[in-house]
This record gives sequence, C-alpha cells and structure tokens, in this order.
Amino acid sequence: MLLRNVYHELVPKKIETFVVSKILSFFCRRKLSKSFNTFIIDDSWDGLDRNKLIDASRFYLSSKIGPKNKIIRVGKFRGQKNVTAAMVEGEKIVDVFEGIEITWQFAKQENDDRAKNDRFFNKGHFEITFEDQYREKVFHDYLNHILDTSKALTQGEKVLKLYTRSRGCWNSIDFRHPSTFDALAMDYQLKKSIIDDLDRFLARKEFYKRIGKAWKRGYLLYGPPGTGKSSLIAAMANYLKFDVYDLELANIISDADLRKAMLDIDRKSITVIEDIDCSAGVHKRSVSSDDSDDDCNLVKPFSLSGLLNCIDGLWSSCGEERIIVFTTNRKEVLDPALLRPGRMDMHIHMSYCSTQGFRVLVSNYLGIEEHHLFEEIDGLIQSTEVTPASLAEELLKSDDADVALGEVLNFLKKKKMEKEKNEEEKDKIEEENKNSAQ
Ligand SMILES: Nc1ncnc2c1ncn2[C@@H]1O[C@H](COP(=O)(O)OP(=O)(O)OP(=O)(O)O)[C@@H](O)[C@H]1O
Repeated sequence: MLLRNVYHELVPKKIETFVVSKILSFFCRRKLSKSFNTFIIDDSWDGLDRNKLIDASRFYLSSKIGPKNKIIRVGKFRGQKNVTAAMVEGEKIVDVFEGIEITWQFAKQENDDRAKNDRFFNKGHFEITFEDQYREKVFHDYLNHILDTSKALTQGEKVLKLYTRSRGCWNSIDFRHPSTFDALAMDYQLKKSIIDDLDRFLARKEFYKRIGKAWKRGYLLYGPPGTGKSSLIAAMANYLKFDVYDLELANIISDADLRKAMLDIDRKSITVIEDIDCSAGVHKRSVSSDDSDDDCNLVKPFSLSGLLNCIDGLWSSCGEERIIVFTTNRKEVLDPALLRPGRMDMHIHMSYCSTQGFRVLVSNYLGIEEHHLFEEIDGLIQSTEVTPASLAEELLKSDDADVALGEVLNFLKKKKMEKEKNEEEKDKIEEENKNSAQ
C-alpha cells in the first residue's frame, strides 16, 4: 500500500500510460514484424501433367474442415463411400503440424470470368501461409505429410484410373471394367500361374533392389481377337488395384515424347501397348541393326526391344513397381529380339474357348453349373475353334438357360458345318493341284 502510494505520488498518470503503451507496442510490433511465406498449389503447370499435390490437398483438407468453417461445399461422388466436404473461397483452415501454424485458403483463378461471378465455382488454387522460418520444414516434411495422409485416407476408396495420352499429356477417366480372374474363361492352370506370378512380383521389392533391376514385370499376351486379352488386363488391374496407362505408340511423336510418357507413368500401374504387330515402327528391325540397342536415343521407327531397354533404364532409377503388357494377335510377326528369353517375363497364350472356359462363362452369364445340353456342346467346342467372345454373345441372348444354351448349340453346329465345308474345299483344291501337277 505504501509503495503504491509512493509510486502514484512520484509517477504521474500520463507517464504511466505512455510507458505501458510503449511496452505494448513493442510486443505488438514484434508480432506484426513476423514475416510469412506463401506456397501456391494449383492444378497443373505448362507442359506438365496434373499436379498430384492439389488432389492430395483436397482429400487432406476434407478431414480438416471443422465448425469454424461456416460455409463449405459438400458432395458424394462415384466410388466414394462417404460424403466429403471442401473449402470455398474466403474460408480459412488453420492446420498445426509439429507445432507450426499453417493457414490454408482457397482462391479462385483471377482471370476466369465464371470464377469471378460465382463464389462457389470450384476451379482455383490453394494458398498455404506460414512463418518463413519454417519454410524448409513445410517444403519437405509438411507437403509429404499431405501426400501420405491423403493416400491413407483414399486407400479404402481407390477408384482405378484409365489414362490415355494426347497432346503430350496423360488424361484420365475412371476405370470401371468389371473383369475379374474369376470371370475369365481360360485354362485354370494358366490363370493360377498368372495370379501367382503377380503375387510374387509384388512381394519382391527387396529382391529387385538387391539384384539392381527395375521393379517391373512384362507380359506378352497373344492370341486371336476375342479370346480375352483386354479382359485379362482389366482383371490384372482390378486384382492389383493398379491404374492402367494405355500407350498408343502411333501418338508418340518423338523419342523425347516417349521418354516423357514413360517417366510420367505413376507407380502401381499397368502400361498397356496393344496390337504391337500393328504399331508403326515396331515391326522387325532392319537386318543391319544389332541387338545391343540399349540407349534411349531411339529414332523412329524404333524396335520394341529398344523400347524395352529404354523403359528398363528409365524405370530402374525409380525403384517402384510397374507392369507393362504388350498384346498381339500375330505373335509370329514380332521382332524375335522381343520374344527371346528375358525380354518379356511371361508369354501368355489366350486361346480359343475350352470346355472348362465355357463352364466359367455359363456360370457367370446364367448362374448354373449343370445342364443336359453340356455334353453335346462340349463335343462341338472340342471340334471347332470358337472364341469366348462369340460364345459370350450367344449366352447374352436370353436369361433363360434353355434358350441361351440352345442358341449356343445352334451357333456351334453352324460353325462345325462351316469348318467341314472349308476343309472339304481345301481338300478339293489340294486334289486338283496334285492332279494338274501329274
Ligand atoms: N477369356 C474370356 N473370358 C471371359 N470373357 C471373355 C473372354 N474373352 C472374351 N470375352 C468376352 O468378349 C469380350 C471381348 O473380349 P476382349 O476384348 O477381352 O478380347 P481381346 O482378345 O482383347 O480382343 P482383341 O484382340 O480384338 O482386342 C469381352 O468383353 C468379354 O465379354
């Protein structure tokens, strides 16, 4: 009390106010003088593919939106189990990562008319702001944390993507091919060996690392049209939960484009090059070229084995799992260098339908395991060459098993008659040739 009285006597009110205000302004200035950095996360950059960080940010933020955000976008999309939320312009989210405060804002594209007039038009970018002393931490650790967290959040809901390439960029749509190994009409042993091979491949990360080879597996699928080559690729993608990249070599304009296309292919993917026998520039190599084409400076027309070497070189540095599949209807016209051991890991022959395969189709299409017409149909399948695609078409004609199998029977009888007629004509021509030669 005494001290307070002495203080008030000695220090006039005006001076006290002045000192207090100076102390406060000192601390406020310190706070205000903090400098901040901002990172912008937007859709894509010129010439480069879509920015993965923006999709990851969307997923990440959907789990961060809270009661402080008064206006949010909500929606439920194909392939997602739950309703999700998203930020709109003007809202802020403050995230705390290892004690660092990071402020998120969504901003629309400035020169986009629709974005200007519509607050809820969602095309834009994210801005993250934080104190500049944390720049390195945010750049390296926080951004990776966003990628990892969004991956974990979406894992249960992964919608596979089918990528096609145009104008130097991969564009994707959802891949919803229903094919599975169970539904594939093919030899059981072959089917099992493919599944085992895929399982072994996935489990061998360390092995590939140890032997210094790219963690990739190559499959060559060959057989007549309609025997299920595309269906097998879809079954592989669904089994592994891998995206599919459909690479049309005809659209590749230069070696640099090819390298970029291959480098832009993400891990956990199946790259498909269909009908390689028809792809320009990938037939048998000229006689003069040797087999040691292990550089990436391919010039058009390039050989498939050169392409494979190039892929090996590019992918071996990535250390992540990738599968490449070639398909052809005419294995015999392919470059022998591609067929030699070690080039493609597995050659898979997709053949005409067997009686075993037919049972799989019937079980899938009609849901039955037994029928009195099976015996006759089996005999005809063994004596003709019919594709699973053509049998599937007959089975689709009716839901009634008797009618559908009746259609199959008629179709097979017709096929057998055609075959016998062709053979008769062939014998006749051979006989005539023999007679004219004598
Ligand atoms: N082995 C099979 N098992 C089940 N269904 C099959 C099989 N083969 C073909 N089909 C049916 O036929 C349709 C066409 O087959 P698919 O496109 O997979 O054949 P493909 O061998 O890739 O033909 P192409 O060489 O003409 O591309 C498939 O959508 C599927 O319904």
